[in-house]
Amino acid sequence: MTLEAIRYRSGSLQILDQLLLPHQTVYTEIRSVDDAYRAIKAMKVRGAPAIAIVGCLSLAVELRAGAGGDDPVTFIRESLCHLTSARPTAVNMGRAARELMEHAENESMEKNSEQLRESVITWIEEMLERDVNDNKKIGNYGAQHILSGVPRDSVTILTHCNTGSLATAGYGTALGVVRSLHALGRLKRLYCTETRPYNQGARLTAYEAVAEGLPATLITDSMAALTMRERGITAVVVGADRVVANGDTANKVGTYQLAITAKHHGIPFYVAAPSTSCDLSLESGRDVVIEVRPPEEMTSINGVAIAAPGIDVWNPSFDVTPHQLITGGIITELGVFLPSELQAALTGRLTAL
Ligand SMILES: CSC[C@H]1O[C@H](OP(=O)(O)O)[C@H](O)[C@@H]1O
Repeated sequence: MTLEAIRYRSGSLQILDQLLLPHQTVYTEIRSVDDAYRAIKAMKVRGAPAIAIVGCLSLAVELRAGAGGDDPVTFIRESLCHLTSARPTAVNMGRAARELMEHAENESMEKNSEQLRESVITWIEEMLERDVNDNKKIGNYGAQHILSGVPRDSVTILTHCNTGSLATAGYGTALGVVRSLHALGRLKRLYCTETRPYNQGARLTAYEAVAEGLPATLITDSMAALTMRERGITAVVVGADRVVANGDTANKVGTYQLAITAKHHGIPFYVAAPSTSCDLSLESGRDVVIEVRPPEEMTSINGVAIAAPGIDVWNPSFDVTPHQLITGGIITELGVFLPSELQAALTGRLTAL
């Protein structure tokens, strides 16, 4: 069974409200671009690929209802600009916006408004299928690469945050690699961190693991070093929100310390991400804008205060792992690359940002 985070049929879009999981399964209707903006900002939908897909599908819903009238290109431009501003670190929405705008502008040369709307809707609808296909390739490449280091054994993987069906159109990236290992009968165990401060690991990865029957154990973020030392971790596999030209990777805060710890223990550290999460326009991770989230996300859980009132809070949502620590490789739908190979492997295959 695969969890369905995004329900779409022409003209109608619903998202599984990830803030209510795992205790409530509620699908929320997204009727407009602004609905999607607010859902993305509030993290009802999260995960770099899912953010881009929901953002663009919300535009498709409005276009299906005739939005933009005689000037759909202006409507599309303004909508994409709004959506891209919701969360700054993940690159997928920005990349989709750039590519979609280019498509819309080209189509506007020879099509009337109605035909243009139809063509843009088709482009957007294809994103869903593309993402699932890419994720399956990531899963397969990643599993084969990890298993090549341990020809006969089953493997134990440590992952961070949530990168599964809920964070993508389906299958997942890092969790997709785990899914593929499980399908091959080679997954001994998955360790997932609870992922402070927003607990996507405890709420979402654990939920997916239970739903899919993966052998999985939840740990707190602060147990990672001990787990690496005591539990025979074969590899650490995490997702990404933006991988830049030198391989530096922005991902959920806590990833950097996992990479340092993995290096100390001689455990290969992998990043799994579609090429749509790669940004060759930035040379190093120093240039990535890191989103800082509201203090309440750290000082309370489900509205219940857990910190001393009045304490100062710093709540960056992501950190950057330097490429030197990504020792296993970067797993994409095009293959597995060392950080030093990424730029050459993707040049010519990605549109400029
Ligand atoms: C396959 S999704 C990548 C990514 O999304 C997460 O961020 P967020 O939950 O804040 O949207 C996290 O960094 C994951 O690795």
